[in-house]
Formats: sequence, structure tokens, C-alpha cells
Amino acid sequence: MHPPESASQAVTLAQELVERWPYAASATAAIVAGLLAQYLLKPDPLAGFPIVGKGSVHKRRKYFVSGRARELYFEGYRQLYNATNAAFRITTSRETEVVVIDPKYAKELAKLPDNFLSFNKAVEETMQEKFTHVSGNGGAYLPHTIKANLTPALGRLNPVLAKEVRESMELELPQTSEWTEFILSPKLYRIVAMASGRIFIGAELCRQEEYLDAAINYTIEVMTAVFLIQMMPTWLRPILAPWIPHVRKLEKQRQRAKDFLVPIITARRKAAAEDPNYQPPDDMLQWMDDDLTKQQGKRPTVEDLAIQQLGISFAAIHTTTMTVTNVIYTLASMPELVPVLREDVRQALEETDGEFTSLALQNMKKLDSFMKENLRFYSMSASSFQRKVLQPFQLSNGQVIPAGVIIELPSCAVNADASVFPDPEKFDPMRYYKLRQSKEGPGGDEADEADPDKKVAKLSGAKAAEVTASSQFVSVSPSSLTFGLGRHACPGRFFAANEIKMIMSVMLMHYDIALPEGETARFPNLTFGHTSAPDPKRLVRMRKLADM
Ligand code: HEM
Repeated sequence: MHPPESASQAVTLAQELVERWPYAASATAAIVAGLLAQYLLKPDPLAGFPIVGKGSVHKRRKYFVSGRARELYFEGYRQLYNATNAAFRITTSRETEVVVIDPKYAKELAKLPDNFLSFNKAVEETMQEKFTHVSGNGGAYLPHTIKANLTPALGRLNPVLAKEVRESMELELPQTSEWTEFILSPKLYRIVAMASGRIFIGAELCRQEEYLDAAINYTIEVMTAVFLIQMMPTWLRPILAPWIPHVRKLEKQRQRAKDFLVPIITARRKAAAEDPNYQPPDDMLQWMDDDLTKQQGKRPTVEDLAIQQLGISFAAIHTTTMTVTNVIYTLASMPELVPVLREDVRQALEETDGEFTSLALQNMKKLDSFMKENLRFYSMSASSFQRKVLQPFQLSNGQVIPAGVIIELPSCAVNADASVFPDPEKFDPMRYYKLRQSKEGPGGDEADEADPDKKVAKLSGAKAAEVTASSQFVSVSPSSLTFGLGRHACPGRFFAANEIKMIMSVMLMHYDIALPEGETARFPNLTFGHTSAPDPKRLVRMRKLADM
């Protein structure tokens, strides 16, 4: 029996292949080798950047998220000192390669435009936008409204803000002269949300529970979702992240925020259209509505505006609350500092008859210094100036930073650098106050060698001048990176500074604060990934003072 024709053809073909296989094999090998060579010989644009940390990518990532990220930044920063390299690589919880650049290039980085360095794209990656849908563009118009409307109006708004700070503190804090122990963080969240809300959405709404829920819990939910996603191996994220309850809750929360705000915005617009004597409210919601209309040439949809409003709470409430919590935890552990700061506040307010004017707030220089030392010592993020590189660019040392990576500045390492901050491991509440007092900068003629309390360490040249010049809470510079740097540096920091000073002033003038009985040490912060946060479960003691 003969095999069918097609089968016999196949056999012939196979025979031919067998006969010719040496040619076929070598041709295939040549193609594979060519591709491999192309892959292997292609210059790796990151080859010149050493990697900090040990072991596989998985191991390094685990180390980073486990709470030891700062050690890695310190290690990389130390290497930069004696290297020709301008940067090192670090494995973070991101999928994208992260290149940490020497802060001496910070000023040239800050000049690069958004089509080279994208703030929004970096935020989207940080916020795990793929899963949480928290977009870098969510608050795209906010910086403009803050710079154009909020910051210039602070002089006018300070008394209004101060009133809400006082009242919300009365509502939330113990009003008895007996020492009372309680968990501080939830109270501060509400105080900050109410006080900020007074300026963001007005007096009638800032104490409503729907607003407070959106302002406080949306951010907490986003941050928890981001944290849980970061803890997962990158390959598992697309499979598991959408099922995390915190991720699933976010859309519902955004909808709740819209349900609350949309009728309010609609009513405002209706009143403006129908009532010729209508006085628009003097708050951020209104400024955003007007500013967006100007920028876009048409009124934003009410839903868009509601999301912008959520965006401002997102940027403002969590950051401010964590900062005040840090400041109060430190104060509670340094009772000797209370009279010093109390006197600073008393003197500043005495000059303005007790009014929280811009002048009074500026004059609280010791409080300002204490707050800023908290930012340095308990910096909330290990790095700053996170940007996605959209186009390759060259640093002034000739090194090329390729497109596609995330760049950062190692702010935690700068904060701990003895050549920038003498005795960096010491918490010195008056560090920045002394710098401001020393006309010539640290080590200058004003430094009082005889009085160790007034003595400021000797730093040299440009670095010293820069540290001195950026010694106010709101200053930003390569040695002062808590609020970022350049065109995207936090526009809300002036508002935050005023609000925090008011909260601290009211606390100092009307309350005594202490750690729980038997405790003397400052509560350690909790660290995970980049973040260092005050422990939200800690108790403090307070008692109301008789009016001073
Ligand atoms: C102590 C409290 C605060 C801290 C520590 C903080 C920190 C930051 C940081 C690190 C950035 C990124 C800067 C960069 O990468 O260059 C930023 C951006 C931003 N912050 Fe703040 N912030 C605070 C309070 C506020 C407040 C109260 C507001 C609103 C009133 C606000 C609104 C914003 C906005 C809108 C951006 C984005 C800027 C842009 O896209 O250009 N922040 N903030």
C-alpha cells in the first residue's frame, strides 16, 4: 500500500530538510545570534548608574517596601560623594526604573519643562492610577487657582481661618482643666479638614459630615489602596489589585463626593444667573469655578468641579494633618520647649492685638523654626521631586538621563548630611531660627561662639548661604525639599504654614500637652516604602488652660 500523496510529499520534505538541516540550522542560529547580539550589544542607557541594594530585583524591592528605603538612599548618596556619577539606581515599589540624581544638579533639573519631566505622569505611577484611577490630571487646574486666588488672599482670609481653627479645636479637643488622654490623630484630621474646608467650600459646608468624610477618608482610602498594591509583586498587581476592597471603594467614594457637591454647585450657579444682587461666596470652590471657566473658555461641568474639589482635599488634608501630628508629638516629648514657643506666639500676637495677621504669623520665628526642623527630622517622604522623564536629557557633567525612567532627589539623605546640617542626627528646634538670626549665614560674624545655644556651625560658601536663605518653613531649595522644587513645588505651602501656625498657637496659648503618663520618648514614626508617617494610634494628654 502506498502512502497518500500528501503524506508522501511530507516525507519528501522531511527528507530534504534532514539532508539540508545543517544549512537550515546554521541559518536559524545566525538569525538568533544576530538578534541576541543586537540585544546584548545595544548600549544599556542605564549602565553607567550603579544600583544600590543587594540581590535580585524582587529582593531589593522587598527591602525597599519593608521600611528600610532610607538606608538605600543613604547608601547611594554616600557613593555619589566620591564618584564621577551624577546618579544611582534604586529599586522601589514602582515597575519603572528609578534614577536618583545628585542634588547638586537640582537647579538644572528644576529648569526643565514639563515635556521633558512630567510631574503628572510620576504622580499617576505613584498613585497606581491604573488601578485606583487617581489621575495626575485630577487636580490639573488647582495649582493655578491656588497661586492666583488662594495665596494672594491669605492676608484677607487669615482671620476667617483663625476663627474656624479656634472653633474646631474647641469642638474636637477636651475642654476640661483635668488632664485627658485621647488618640490625637483622628481629632487633628477633623480640625484640619474643618479649618481648610472653611476656605475651600465655605462656612455652611465645612462642618458637614459628608464633606468631612470625603475630605478625610477618601485620601486615607487611596493611600491604603496604594500601600497594599505596592506590597504586591508587580506581575500580580493586574490580577489582584482590582479586587482589593479599598480599591473597589474608591469609585463609590468619588460618587458620594459628587452627590454632595453637585447640588451645591448647581444652586450657586442658578443663584448667580437669576439674582442680580447675588454675592458669590469667597471660597476656593467659587474661585475654581471662575478660574476654570477663564482657562478653558467655558464653565467646567459640575462633576468636573466636584472632582477638582476632591483633588484639593486630597493634596491638602492628609499632608497638613501628618505635619501637625509630627509637630505635636515632638512638642509633647519636649516639655522644656513649651514656654519658649508660648512666649514666641504671645509676643507675635501682642503686636497685633491678638489678631492672626500675616505679620503676626511671620513674627512667630521660633515656632516656624520648630515646625521646619520637624519637616527635616521627620521628613514624610524619603525622596522628592519625582518626575517621569519623557525625553532624554543631559546633565551638565555630560551624563544622559534616558526617557522612560522616574527621577528623584534624595531628600532624606540631604536632610541627614552633616555638610549641610551640622549634627544632623540631633533634633534642634531652633536650628532654623539661629540660621535666620545669623546675618552672614552659618559661621558668619553673628555666630556667637561663647554661647553654645546661639552658636551655629560653620559651613562654607554657597551651601551655607543657600541653607540660610531657605530657612523658613515655606522655603524651597536643593537643601529644603519637603515641598518639592521648581514649577510644581507645592503651591499650597503658604496656606498650610498659616494653618499649622494657627493650630499650634491656639494649642500653646490655650492647652497643655504631654505624652501619656510614664512616657518620655518621642513616638517613633512608621515607615513603609518612601513614606514616614506619625503613628495615628498614639495617645497624648491635654488639659485646657485658664484664659491667659
Ligand atoms: C504641610 C503640608 C503639605 C506638604 C508637606 C505638601 C507637599 C507637597 C509636595 C511634596 C508636592 C510635590 C512638589 C514637587 O514634586 O515638586 C506638592 C504638590 C502640590 N500640593 Fe502640597 N503639600 C502640603 C500642603 C498642601 C496644601 C494645603 C495644598 C492646597 C491648598 C496643596 C496643594 C498642592 C498641589 C495642588 C500640588 C501639585 C502642584 C502642581 O501640580 O504643580 N498642598 N505638595
